[in-house]
Amino acid sequence: MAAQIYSGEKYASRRREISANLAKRPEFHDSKPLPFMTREEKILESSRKLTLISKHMNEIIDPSDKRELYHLNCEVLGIEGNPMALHGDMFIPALTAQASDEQQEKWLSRALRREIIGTYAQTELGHGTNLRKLETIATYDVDTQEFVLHTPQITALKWWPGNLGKSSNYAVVVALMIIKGKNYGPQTFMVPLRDEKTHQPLKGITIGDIGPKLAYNIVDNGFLGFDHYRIPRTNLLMRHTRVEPDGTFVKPPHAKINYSAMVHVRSYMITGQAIMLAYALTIATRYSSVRRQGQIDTTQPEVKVLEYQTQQHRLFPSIARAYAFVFAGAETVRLYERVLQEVETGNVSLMADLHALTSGLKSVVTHQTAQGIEQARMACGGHGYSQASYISEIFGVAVGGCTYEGENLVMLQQLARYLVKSAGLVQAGQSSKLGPLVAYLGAKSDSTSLIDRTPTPGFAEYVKTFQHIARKQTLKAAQKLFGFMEKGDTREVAWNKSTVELNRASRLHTRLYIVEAFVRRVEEVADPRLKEVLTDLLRLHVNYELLDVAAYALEDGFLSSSQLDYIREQLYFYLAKIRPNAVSLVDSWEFSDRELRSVLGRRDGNVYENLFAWAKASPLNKTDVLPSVDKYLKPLMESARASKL
Ligand SMILES: CC/C=C\C/C=C\C/C=C\C/C=C\C/C=C\C/C=C\CCC(=O)SCCNC(=O)CCNC(=O)[C@H](O)C(C)(C)COP(=O)(O)OP(=O)(O)OC[C@H]1O[C@@H](n2cnc3c(N)ncnc32)[C@H](O)[C@@H]1OP(=O)(O)O
Ligand SMILES: Cc1cc2nc3c(=O)[nH]c(=O)nc-3n(C[C@H](O)[C@H](O)[C@H](O)COP(=O)(O)OP(=O)(O)OC[C@H]3O[C@@H](n4cnc5c(N)ncnc54)[C@H](O)[C@@H]3O)c2cc1C
Repeated sequence: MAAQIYSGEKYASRRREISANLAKRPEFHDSKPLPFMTREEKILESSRKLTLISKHMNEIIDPSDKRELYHLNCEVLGIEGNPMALHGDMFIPALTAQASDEQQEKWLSRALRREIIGTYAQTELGHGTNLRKLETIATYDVDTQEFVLHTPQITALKWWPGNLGKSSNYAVVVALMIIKGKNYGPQTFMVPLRDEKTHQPLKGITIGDIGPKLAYNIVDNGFLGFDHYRIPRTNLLMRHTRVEPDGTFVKPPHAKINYSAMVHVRSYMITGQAIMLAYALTIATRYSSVRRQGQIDTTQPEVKVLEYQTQQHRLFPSIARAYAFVFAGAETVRLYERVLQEVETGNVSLMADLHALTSGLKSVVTHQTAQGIEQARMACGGHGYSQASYISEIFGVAVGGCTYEGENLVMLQQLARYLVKSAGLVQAGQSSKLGPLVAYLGAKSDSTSLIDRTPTPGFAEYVKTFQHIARKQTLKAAQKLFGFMEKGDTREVAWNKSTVELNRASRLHTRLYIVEAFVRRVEEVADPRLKEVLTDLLRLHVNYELLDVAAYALEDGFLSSSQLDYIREQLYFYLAKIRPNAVSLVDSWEFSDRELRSVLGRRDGNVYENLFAWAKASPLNKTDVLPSVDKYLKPLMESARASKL
């Protein structure tokens, strides 16, 4: 099963080898539980481990394999980030996709060798979503052939970029490019921020950390201001866009090619989110098979809480989602790599499809992941609320994905633009022009679903029902938009009046895609035992998801209430059928205890003694009487007692 999850036996077994190798190297392990460390201690500890990784990486992994490096990082550094997180996630991808060969020679090779540390500085105090209104300006000075970077007001301060505050000495900075008074929109520049020897900020640069956040606190998200700060013309990233010495602007082959670092993260983060969801479910499912409370049969001993149907309903549909997300994530990465290669040859035709797909997936997957993790925390009762479970940290890190790389409701609108165009083609009788991701929009619907109307309903009937729902909502929402425009609203105003419905269409389209990705993968499985278990999980998934969106199919009679009852019964049937495999389904992700960092999620199930040991190790328990008691509580009680006398 691990080979299914990790798209092949080769990487699944490499993960095992890497984990086994690390188990023998105590210097790579956390020196104490992360929840007991201050933010400063965590950053120091993470930097220590990062240095070890840099030194010994070649003995443990093939550093050219992104997935091996990712696994090494998960084991050693964990999810709370590290001082070079953005260096790998965005700085290197930005240089790879946007720097010319000459620029790559100069900077990318140094970045890969870790001679310099970089980040991606785009978001500002006043603007994150609306990139066209960023306020940092890069004005071209023809005389000196330099760009002058400037922060004209407080809202123009870069704000949020990861590792900008304290760790990075370079950044790919996004600024509005002005040449001879003309605004050429957001462009990307390579900018030195700190002296390479002293690490002191360079003259003209104001820089620092933005303070603690909900989670992800090992990362020093930062602020950055420029005071008429000069960089050479050749620091504009010039793989696709160019500015000649005389200020002539040479257009890229696609207007949004500079957004590639964002598309990179959106493509990879689907897998990252699936893994975080699986972390939380591993912890909650294992704990639920250790925790005994209450009875189902009063003549029998207390049961494991995993026997309760409510607990199964809380956890198993999310287990199915984690599988669905990891399968969809693998497809997304493949498409991303293909588009990256095609763009190199000047073919930008798939950029819009990739952008639409990743915008939708990023939004739906992060939202459902956060919901699933929160349910996993509640499934652990009181102990879920303790940081010993580590689920609160996983939640905090994962939920950040709803905001970064484009706020979810904004990114759903990006997919909606694509869907509306496609709906326009359908309306114009040009369905043959629809791309493969939206071809279903042009198909004719059956009048009713055949779920429960055939002897053994296959997945095709479910897929058709999801297609019907997504098609109906897309065409309806587009019609609403067109209707407002026909009545005289501008497109923008009409769009704003239709966005809730448009975003619903985007979600339904994306949920259909996720179901289809799951079906595609299960169809490929050859081993009959694996196929049976994955088919059960997929059946749980389609019934659960369909029930969740059934209102759309009930309102036009595509599904009847008796079919809905059938879907419910199927759901309960598969909850019970999956129960014996539940622990194996989470164990199949093969997370080591080191990687999970959870007392509740331990593989050996020895939860209670380890919770007690963990509590005893709390810094508060170093002394029996705290200074706060000596200084305040004792005098308070003493004066209360004295006044009674
Ligand atoms: C195999 C697995 C191995 C290992 C790895 C596994 C997992 C882990 C890996 C990865 C990392 C995971 C986590 C990372 C951790 C931490 C966080 C790190 C970083 C966070 C960083 C950031 O947040 S960076 C800042 C991000 N900011 C944003 O996302 C801003 C959002 N805003 C925008 O993107 C844009 O402003 C916009 C798209 C909303 C609007 O842009 P604009 O105004 O310019 O455009 P229009 O709306 O007018 O649209 C015009 C047309 O352009 C099309 N368009 C827009 N963008 C694109 C694009 N990128 N590509 C193609 N086309 C695009 C748009 O669709 C319009 O087209 P039309 O045809 O409709 O006109
Ligand atoms: C953990 C974390 C890490 C980050 N790392 C980086 C980084 O490394 N580099 C970097 O540059 N940035 C980074 N960011 C910033 C991040 O990318 C932005 O915060 C994000 O893109 C959202 O933009 P915003 O903050 O401007 O939200 P806003 O746009 O202000 O969103 C506020 C609300 O307005 C709504 N809204 C905004 N525009 C529209 C619209 N057109 N239609 C309808 N509703 C709208 C949103 O849906 C939301 O409800 C990070 C953020 C976080 C949380």
